[in-house]
Amino acid sequence: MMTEQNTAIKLLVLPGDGIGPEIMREVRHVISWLESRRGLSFDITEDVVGGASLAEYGEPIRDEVIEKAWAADAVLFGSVGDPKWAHVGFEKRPEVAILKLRQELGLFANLRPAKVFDALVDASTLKPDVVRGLDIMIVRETVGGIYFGNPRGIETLPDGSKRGVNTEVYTTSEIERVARVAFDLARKRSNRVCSVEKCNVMESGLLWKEVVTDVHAKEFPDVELSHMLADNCAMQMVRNPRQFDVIVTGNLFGDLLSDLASMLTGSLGMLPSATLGAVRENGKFPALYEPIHGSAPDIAGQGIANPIAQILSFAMLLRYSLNKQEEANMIEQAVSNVLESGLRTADIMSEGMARVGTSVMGEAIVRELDKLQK
Ligand SMILES: NC(=O)C1=CN([C@@H]2O[C@H](COP(=O)(O)OP(=O)(O)OC[C@H]3O[C@@H](n4cnc5c(N)ncnc54)[C@H](O)[C@@H]3O)[C@@H](O)[C@H]2O)C=CC1
Ligand SMILES: CC(C)CC(=O)C(=O)O
Ligand SMILES: [Mg+2]
Repeated sequence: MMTEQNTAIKLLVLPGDGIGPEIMREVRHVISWLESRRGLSFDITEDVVGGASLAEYGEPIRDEVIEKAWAADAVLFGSVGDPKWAHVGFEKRPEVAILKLRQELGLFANLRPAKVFDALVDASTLKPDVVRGLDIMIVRETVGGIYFGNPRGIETLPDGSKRGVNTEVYTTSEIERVARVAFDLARKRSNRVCSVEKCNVMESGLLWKEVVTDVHAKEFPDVELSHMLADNCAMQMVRNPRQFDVIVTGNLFGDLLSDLASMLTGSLGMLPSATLGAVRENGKFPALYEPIHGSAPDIAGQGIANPIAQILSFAMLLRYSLNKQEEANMIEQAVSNVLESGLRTADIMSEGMARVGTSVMGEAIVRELDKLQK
């Protein structure tokens, strides 16, 4: 999607609950900086989702917000999952907000780059030599699989005990479209895709492997394709993560493997994501950008959350939805420079570094943008 230089970019900003509003505040400073120093113009609508929406409207997301998401050039999402709302019932929990946005907008491809900043090789749970320069792209399918399959629910059995049911379902077309995204991305990177499933025990995994193999043979024979069982992949990612370039996998495995991959980069608070839908006739596509982490209720309200995943998610928005490559590069460079300068939020803290809170980290990144602009 290309946006004309002089047209205001329509953004829907949904901070959510927990640490969402705290880290989103720092992105708003970055946006203000882009407006004042780079001449970009944003038309921003902010609305409530998750716990914040439950507090105001009694539901995790309103239809009106979905409509606003369709009307926007892109959506910037924080996080949802305030445990305060555990009593409202499964169908109304805060997480429904993000699940519904993904499903209603058809956001099927969630791109989760796990890139290790040089300054953070010591923050990784693996040895510096194993993670230095690491750059993996996990492509997670996000509107199918076990999070959405039917039948689902909890039923009471005749003896009074209960049965909880979820079903993993994937269709040929659902697998084909996400596979194409992964192969396309691989061509722009190191040209390797590893498809991850559990075809040894799941029919949905067997179909996944067959369809990916088919798409590869017919449309992307130039890309190197390998297959791996998900349990082995989790182990290989810790043993030798550099063997991977692009990983394509289903909803559940992608969720787990990307949280795992985040620790290779130093923290869950470092990983951004882009969730993209199908390109429409006008060339536009729906897109939502969010950190991969949740609302971190254990640290919410303390001003100590790492805002970098949220800021890097905004850089992905500039890159993918607006084609503002220069500004996206500047933001990534500013983050890198600030980390090189020794500033660390608590989650990436290591010996000899300066520990700072959310807002000081955000301010430092904006100051660094200023220096890069000069
Ligand atoms: N897209 C979303 O909105 C997501 C929502 N959730 C929801 O969030 C809630 C909390 O889930 P958890 O399992 O605790 O996962 P979480 O991702 O919120 O937190 C896991 C751990 O990582 C830390 N952490 C996460 N983000 C951080 C950041 N930016 N800076 C520093 N530390 C950070 C937290 O403090 C916590 O110790 C749940 O209700 C869950 O369903 C979980 C993942 C994604
Ligand atoms: C509500 C969950 C599916 C969110 C999550 O864990 C994720 O998308 O990573
Ligand atoms: Mg997750």
